[in-house]
Parts: sequence; C-alpha cells; structure tokens
Amino acid sequence: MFSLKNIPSTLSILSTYTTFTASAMLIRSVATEVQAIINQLIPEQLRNLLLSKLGGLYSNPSSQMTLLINDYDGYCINELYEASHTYLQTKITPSMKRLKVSKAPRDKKVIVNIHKGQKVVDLYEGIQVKWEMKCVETKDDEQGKVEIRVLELSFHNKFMETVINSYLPYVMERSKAIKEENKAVKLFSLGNFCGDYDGAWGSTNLDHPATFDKLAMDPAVKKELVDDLDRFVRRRDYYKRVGKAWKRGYLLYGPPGTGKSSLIAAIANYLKFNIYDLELTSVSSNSQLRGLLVSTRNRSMLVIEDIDCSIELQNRQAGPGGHGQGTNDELTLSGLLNFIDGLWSSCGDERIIVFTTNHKEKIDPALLRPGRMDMHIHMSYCTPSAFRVLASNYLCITDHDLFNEIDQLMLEVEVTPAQVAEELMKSEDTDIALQGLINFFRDRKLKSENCNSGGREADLEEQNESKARERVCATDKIGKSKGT
Ligand SMILES: Nc1ncnc2c1ncn2[C@@H]1O[C@H](COP(=O)(O)OP(=O)(O)OP(=O)(O)O)[C@@H](O)[C@H]1O
Ligand SMILES: [Mg+2]
Repeated sequence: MFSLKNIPSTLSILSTYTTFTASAMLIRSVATEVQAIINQLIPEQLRNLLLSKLGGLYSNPSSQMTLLINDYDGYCINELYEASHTYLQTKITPSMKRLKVSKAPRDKKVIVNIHKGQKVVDLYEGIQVKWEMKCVETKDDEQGKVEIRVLELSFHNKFMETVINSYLPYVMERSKAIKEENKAVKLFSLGNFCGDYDGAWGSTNLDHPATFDKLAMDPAVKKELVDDLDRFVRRRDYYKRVGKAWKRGYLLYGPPGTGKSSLIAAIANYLKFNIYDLELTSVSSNSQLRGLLVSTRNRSMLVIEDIDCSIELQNRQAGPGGHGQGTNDELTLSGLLNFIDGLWSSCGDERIIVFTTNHKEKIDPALLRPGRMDMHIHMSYCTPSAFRVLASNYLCITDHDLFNEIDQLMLEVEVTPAQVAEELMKSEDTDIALQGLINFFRDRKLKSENCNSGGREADLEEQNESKARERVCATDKIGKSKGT
C-alpha cells in the first residue's frame, strides 16, 4: 500500500527504474546507430547470413517471447501471416538449404520463399528477432487431419511493445511494397474470355509499355498529374478525416492520336492499378451496371472511353428484346453518375475513374460539374517539347540541326503525336526520319492551304476517312496497343 513512509524507497526504485530506462534507451539508440552503420557497410545478403549464424548465441530461453502467427484465423486468411511470409522473401540467404519457389498468375517473376523448418534472423532498430516457419497437424471435424502453417516470431520479452506496435506494422508495410513490385497490372474488360475471371469481367495482363517518361505531353501538365496521383495514393487518412470517398476522377480530352489511351496505361503502370475498361455499349441496364461496378476491386481504375457517346444514354429506348426489356431499368446517364458518385464510390477504396473524349464540348454538363471529374487534362496536338520526347523515344536523340525547322512547322500545322511517331519510325537513319517528318508537315500544310482556298470538302472527306480508319483500328485501345 502507498504511504508517506514509503516515499524514499519508492523514489529510489523510481530513480533506479529511470536510470535503467535511460540506460536501456541509450543502449537502444546506440544499437540503432550501430545497425545503421552496419547496414551501410555490409550488403543485405551477407548481413542476413551473419545474423543467421550468430542468432543462436544470444537467446536466453527464460526471457524469450514467442508469437504464433497462423495462416488462417478461423476461415479467414490471416493477413499478418501473408504479410510476414512475403516479407521473409527478402531475408533469404545462400546458406539456406531448402527453399520454396512459386509463381502465381499475377506475379511477374518467380518467387523464392522459406520452407517449413526454416529459421530466419532479422534485426530491427537494434532488436534481434527470430522467425521460424512450422507446419502443425490439427484435427478438423469436417476435413479430418489438416495441416496449418505457423510462423513463430521470437524475441526478448522486453521488446514486446516495439515488436507489436512498430516491427509488425513495418513488416506489413514492406510486404505491401514487395507485392506491388511483383504484381503484373491487369486489364479487365467485359466478355474477355481468354484470361482470368472476376465476375463478368475477364482479364489479361496489361503489357502496355507506356510510362510517364515516354509520354509526349506538356511537361507542366504531366508534373501536375503525377503530383496529383502521388498525393491521392498517400491520402487514405485524409479522405477518411474529411468524410470523402477515396476516389479521384480524370477527364482526358483531345483529338484522336494525342495519347489519351497511352496516358491511361501510363497511370496504371505507375500506380500498379488494374484497369476496368467499361464499354458502355455492352451494358444494357442500370442494374447490370451496378453489378459490374460493385464487382471491381480496390486500387483500380474504371475507364470509360469516348464518354461523349454516353449522351445517347439519356435517349435510349427499350427496343424489342433490346435494352431494359421494356422495364424502367434502361441504362441512363444519371444511373451511371449515381453509381459513380454514390453507391460504388462508398463501397471501395483507392478508385480512379477516367473518362476520355475527342469532343469535350459535346459532353453532358452533368459530367463536367465541379467535384465530379477532379482534373480535366487536355491532350493536345504535338508541341516542340512533346516532339523532343518523341525524338528521344524513337531516334534516341536530344538535339539535331533540323529541330528548329520542325518546331517552326509544328506551329503552322496541327499534327498529333501519333502521326509524328509514325513518321519517326519510318527509318532508323536519323536524318532520313527527320527529313521524312518535314516532308509530311509540308504536305499537310499544302493540303490545308488548298482546303482554305476551296478544297474544304476534299479535306473534310479525308478527315472522315481517317476518323473511320481510327475507329476500325479501335483495337489500339489501351491494352491491345503495344505502344507503336
Ligand atoms: N502523347 C503521346 N506520347 C507518346 N506517344 C503517343 C502520344 N500520343 C500518341 N502516341 C502514339 O500513338 C499511338 C496512339 O495513341 P493513343 O491511342 O494513346 O491516342 P488516343 O488519344 O487514345 O486516340 P483516340 O482518341 O483515337 O482513342 C500510341 O500507341 C503511341 O504510340
Ligand atoms: Mg484512345
């Protein structure tokens, strides 16, 4: 019981405790610094090897604490097991004799991981922890004998708090990053019967090589977009705090061949988000749309290309055996907007919605309302800075005597990055390719002058033909395009 008489001894205990705590803190901070120095001097593999050899020397069984991490918690996967198992991939050393190798459909490469009986020693902020993978047989009423996998995590019991509150969250974080690195981005579309299934969505790997580096677009807009994406993905808590669904909408607009689909692929590759490519013409009712949207997963992009065509949605009639089959359930623009704003956005996390159009002016104003599409991104005809990116991509050059002439022509004639790219690909000889591009510009210029002096109809015809060709080449959309 506490009394005044006890004060001196209490003080002495307190001071001993304080000294002890201070010393412990000092030792911890020195250990952390020493570890930082070791980390700099010794490569990770060698470090892990040394630790695994030295591991046994330190342990004192009486002060050991062991945490058991089972693969399943009841019928649910134990996320901590999955994360720890993934994290341990980074702790493999050449001294390990038996390892497990695997490759899931979504993995980009073969995964090497520890096997049962394997021990791994890890060092975290000066604390040494030991992992061991075990398989235990248990009896299950329904299935008879079942084997459960357990990861045992042992450490000195005084580090319990740090391990629970700091080390394990660190393991979870690291595993998320490792999974992201290994993950192949998927392109989901309706009626795609050649890949994996996810409800009505079929998927294939998105093998599109587009990256922000390779995209020819206004550098300021590119930077603004990349910053916006970075901010978006790190703002989980912010969205929760302000009570907003964690989603972001982008409207990409500009003429055909200016890189809208390439930009979508670049965003997906950058964030490692899967793409759900929604062809509205394949959706017949609001309820079908709702089903499709709720079956999409987190950390994904919903893409609706050529959204200006959706204006027709408002006037869709249920024809015989057609959309909606005579009910009031026809797909409508307001239905689409409601699901996007409401139901779907509140049942998912980290969602990006992208609409594209060649004609922003034709889009229903409801789609452009503030707050619906957070950023409107103009993909323009080729500019001098965009041309520099294309010249570097296709010809590996950063400067050339002909650049000035090309810059000048670009101000006089409107050409798309796709057209420039096509010209640059025609020869491996830089001079010939650039001269070909100049000829192309001159030809276009001449045609547009003829058009202005009466040849307008011919030009319109050419534009229509080229538009029709682009539509036939719609296979160039997102995933199918290999970034010509
Ligand atoms: N801004 C760009 N930067 C780099 N390459 C580009 C760019 N724009 C177009 N290209 C090249 O042209 C091809 C076609 O471009 P893309 O399909 O991205 O255009 P789009 O704007 O989506 O056209 P559409 O409106 O017809 O769908 C791409 O595969 C790419 O090789
Ligand atoms: Mg496109």
